[in-house]
Amino acid sequence: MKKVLTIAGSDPTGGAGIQADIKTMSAHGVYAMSVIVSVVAENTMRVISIEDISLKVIRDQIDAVYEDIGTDAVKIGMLSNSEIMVAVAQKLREYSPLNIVLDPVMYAKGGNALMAENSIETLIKELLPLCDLITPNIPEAEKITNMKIHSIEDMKRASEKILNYGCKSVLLKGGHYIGEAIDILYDGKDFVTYETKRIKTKNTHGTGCTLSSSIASNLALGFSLKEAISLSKEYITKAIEKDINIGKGHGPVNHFYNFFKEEKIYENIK
Ligand SMILES: Nc1ncnc2c1ncn2[C@@H]1O[C@H](COP(=O)(O)OP(=O)(O)OP(=O)(O)O)[C@@H](O)[C@H]1O
Ligand SMILES: Cc1ncc(COP(=O)(O)O)c(N)n1
Repeated sequence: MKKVLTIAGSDPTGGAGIQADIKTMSAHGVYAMSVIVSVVAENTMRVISIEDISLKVIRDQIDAVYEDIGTDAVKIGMLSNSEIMVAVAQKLREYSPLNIVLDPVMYAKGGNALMAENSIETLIKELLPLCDLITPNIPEAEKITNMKIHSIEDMKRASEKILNYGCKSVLLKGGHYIGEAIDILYDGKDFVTYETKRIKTKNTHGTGCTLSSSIASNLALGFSLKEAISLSKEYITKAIEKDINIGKGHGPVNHFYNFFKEEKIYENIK
């Protein structure tokens, strides 16, 4: 069985972070493991508080995974400050895992910061060179590149700039901003556009977490990067489309449909 690790923050209401990652990985039929770096008391409406796990326990969790089981892919989500980034980067250099996908989470849907603003330099220097893929949304790409993104051309220019920081490829997510749901992959050679229609819904909590975990799972399963993203775009689109409408704010996406679509169990549990 393929094994995928998420290194991220925890969401007690199960829509984003570690919980969304594990649901996504399980729906792909890979064995999911998690290193929790922060406990975020959040729900579909707001972030109440954040507590970071100590650097020692973050390092120990990573050691626990690699001394025993190992990984076929790693997804990295919320890393709240520079010290955590340095600790995670050191461990990744020590274990050199394959297929590292970084979702550079900066804000929760309601606008609360999940990453210290002054840690962007560290993210760029320490983590980007280790990544096979980074999946910023437009505001995150704007922060990383220090440029404004208003068009598809801007998205392409930003991707080129991000690639120069040393990661192997960039998937810039057009999620909320430009027309349809258009994401652009740049691998240093080609631009590939992944486009779906924009679904009208407020329930998009955890879309970024879900997409990056899906890509990591598909890479672990042996798909090429382009195939993996294409399958993952299908996964996230269905997960948004098959709305389960949970919570009072921006609700979570639906992993059950993807879990059970073959067996048609979904029709019975709706
Ligand atoms: N309303 C929508 N309809 C269809 N696809 C969407 C919609 N919103 C987001 N997506 C897709 O979901 C994936 C995640 O993109 P998004 O830009 O939402 O990530 P994110 O900003 O990191 O997540 P979040 O906004 O939850 O922080 C992308 O493939 C994007 O195109
Ligand atoms: C612990 C945690 N990690 C990440 C996000 C962002 O989620 P997304 O960008 O996928 O909506 C979140 N709200 N909470």
